[in-house]
Amino acid sequence: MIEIENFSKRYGDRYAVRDLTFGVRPGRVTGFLGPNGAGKSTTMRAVLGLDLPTTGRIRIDGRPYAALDRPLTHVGALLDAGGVHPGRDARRHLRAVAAAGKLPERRVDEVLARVGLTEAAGRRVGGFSLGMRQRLGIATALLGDPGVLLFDEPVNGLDPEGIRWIRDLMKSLAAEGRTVFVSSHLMSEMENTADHLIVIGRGRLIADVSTRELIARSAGGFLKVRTDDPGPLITLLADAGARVTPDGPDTLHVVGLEGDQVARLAHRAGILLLEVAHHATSLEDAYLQLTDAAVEYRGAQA
Ligand SMILES: Nc1ncnc2c1ncn2[C@@H]1O[C@H](COP(=O)(O)OP(=O)(O)OP(=O)(O)O)[C@@H](O)[C@H]1O
Repeated sequence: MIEIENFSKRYGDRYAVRDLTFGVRPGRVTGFLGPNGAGKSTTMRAVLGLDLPTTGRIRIDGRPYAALDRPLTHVGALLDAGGVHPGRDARRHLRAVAAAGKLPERRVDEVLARVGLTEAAGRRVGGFSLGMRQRLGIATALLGDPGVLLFDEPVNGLDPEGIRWIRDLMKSLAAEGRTVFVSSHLMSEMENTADHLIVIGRGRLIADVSTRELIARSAGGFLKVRTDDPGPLITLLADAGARVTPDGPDTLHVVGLEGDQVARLAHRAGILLLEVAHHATSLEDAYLQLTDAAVEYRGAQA
């Protein structure tokens, strides 16, 4: 469990984060979303004790990071996969971290197996691909078998197979009852991975909501209807109460009618339909509506 209470961080005379309060619960993947510069990394660094709050409190398992006994057994993090000595092999790197954190050495082979690096354990990290470095970073985060895990943009630059692997790993870590907190710019990725979302903008909380609810709450689903004779169909559907927007020479976007209603109306009028497809709102649409509104609100305030 991570608890963030009235957290603010000021650099010079600018606030990077302002009065942020939310909790990250165990047993689910919580996505951390926000535009560039919103304050995600600042918040994650403060959770890990790498930066002190200007005001407010942050606790992991009920305590500030600095008060945790053997912190690696409480929280693990993947912030930047670059910080490993390139001349070391993966096993030596993990042994050094285990020794520094007073963790049992048997964990090294356990985490290597979990991230699929057993075969590569004796190879120099300098020759690792980005995907392998990312796996090593995750192995390091898992060394202390912590209940809380933080991932900052874990899929950046990975190929589809690597992205799927990380997604499945995060879900299985949450299913084991851990707290999994992951920041990302990729809405499609979060739609598939996160059960819950914390959205921030300009250092402030915009939403603390389940992924499903955020998508359901936002407007934006529509029917894509194609026909070789759009003129009469537009009139027909508008008369039936729909909002119709042309999109190209033979395509309409229709809101306010179901697909079967459109098909029946067209059939009765003798209009041929070439396609009727439902487009659900994506998390990306929902997110853009949310962050747009926040920016407008602040503009109006200013
Ligand atoms: N050490 C620092 N000194 C001064 N300003 C900083 C420092 N670290 C962050 N900031 C500022 O704080 C704000 C929040 O930055 P932060 O990196 O936390 O955002 P982010 O949401 O992680 O962004 P991104 O998605 O681009 O990584 C930005 O305006 C940034 O310029």
